[in-house]
Amino acid sequence: MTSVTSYLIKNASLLGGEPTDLLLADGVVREVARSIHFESSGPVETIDATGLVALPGLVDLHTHLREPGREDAETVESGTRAAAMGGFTAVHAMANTEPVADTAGVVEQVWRLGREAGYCDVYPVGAVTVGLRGEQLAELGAMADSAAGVRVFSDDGRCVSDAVLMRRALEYVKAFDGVVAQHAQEPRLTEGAQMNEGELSGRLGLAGWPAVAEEAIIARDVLLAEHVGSRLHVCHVSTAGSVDIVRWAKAKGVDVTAEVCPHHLLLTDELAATYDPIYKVNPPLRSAADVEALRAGLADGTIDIVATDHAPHPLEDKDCEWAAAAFGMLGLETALSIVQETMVDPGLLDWAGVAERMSYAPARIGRVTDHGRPLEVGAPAHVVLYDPAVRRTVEPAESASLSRNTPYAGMELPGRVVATFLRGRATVLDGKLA
Ligand SMILES: NC(=O)N[C@@H](CC(=O)O)C(=O)O
Ligand SMILES: [Zn+2]
Ligand SMILES: [Zn+2]
Repeated sequence: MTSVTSYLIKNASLLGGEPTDLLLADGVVREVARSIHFESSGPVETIDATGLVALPGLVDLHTHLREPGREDAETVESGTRAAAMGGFTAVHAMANTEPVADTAGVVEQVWRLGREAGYCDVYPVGAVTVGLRGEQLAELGAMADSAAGVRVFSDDGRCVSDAVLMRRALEYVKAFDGVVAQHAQEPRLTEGAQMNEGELSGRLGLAGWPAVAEEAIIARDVLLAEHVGSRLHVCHVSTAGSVDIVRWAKAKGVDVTAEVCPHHLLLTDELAATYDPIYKVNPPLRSAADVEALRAGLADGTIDIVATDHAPHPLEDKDCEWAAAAFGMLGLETALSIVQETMVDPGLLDWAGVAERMSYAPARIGRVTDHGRPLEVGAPAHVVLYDPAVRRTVEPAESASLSRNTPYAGMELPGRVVATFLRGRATVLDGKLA
């Protein structure tokens, strides 16, 4: 889907650096220079990017697109529109759909829907176990060999809690350089759990979700990954103890990577006191000390990436009492703003660090070679132009998602995605879907 229009981007701050011109033509970055004078036979659109930061197209390793099965919450098309609005050019679509993405047929269907929609490249995640039931391994090899070329496998939404199955999955994916992305949640320790376990859960009368339920699985899995010499990825790390375990494992040489979600970098369990299920998420919002440890872990590289865990839910699944509500919150359209607010503005990360954690590293972990590349001549023209100087109030009705369950409604956040380019074609221009 190469565009006929070429884009000459003038005076962008490349990864937050000096003003630079970028020429996007024929789907690639054609030229990068202080000043480009371009004579073209075809149409060229010049974009004044003064004051805008240019980043490589963002890559999300953890998105729920809900298709097939829950098209009332999100479709591949609506979810990838939201992704483009957030500056993403590639997303990994989680397997907890209906039917579950546990066969070559389903992953190929999701992959094809992504191509047809054309807003963002969709890389389906394959389920680890049949039906996410945690009983027998799914056809991992067939999904890897399919047109979708699956490399990331996850039962996300559920934990692969059986140690023998987890070991087998880790061993199996080595054959095709895959990775198991674990949703770390010890099921017996979290039966009926509703929010972070602590003094507040007791006071609110909501069943507690102890940090150890996450940490025990991560500790077990890094040891399993070391034992079988395989690659492990840890989804949505939410506690200070989890950061410590990942840091320890990396120091030991274990091939482990980890992600943190924007909401865990900003929000705390105090919000549960509202009893508003908009704040109900898996894993739960944690304490301010956990938030601080997550930010530090992301800054020092212990946590490799930011992943959104964009989890759309229709109103009826959220507009009810806390205990009955679904777990999950939207994330694609606000991720970069939250990262600016929590990491860049406080000086914990510069824009090059953001490119590493939201583009290069997630592409590497997912073994995606067509995304997450530096904006150099010849690279695919996946680019975001972002204005860090503006502030905006989050208005759920403006979301490109079919769902409205954003925890940031009415909040003022920094920054705005001005333009997104996928293979040199604008998916977003002037802050609107192109
Ligand atoms: N994060 C959530 O709270 N919900 C996710 C599942 C998951 O990521 O575990 C969902 O599918 O809704
Ligand atoms: Zn999960
Ligand atoms: Zn998820």
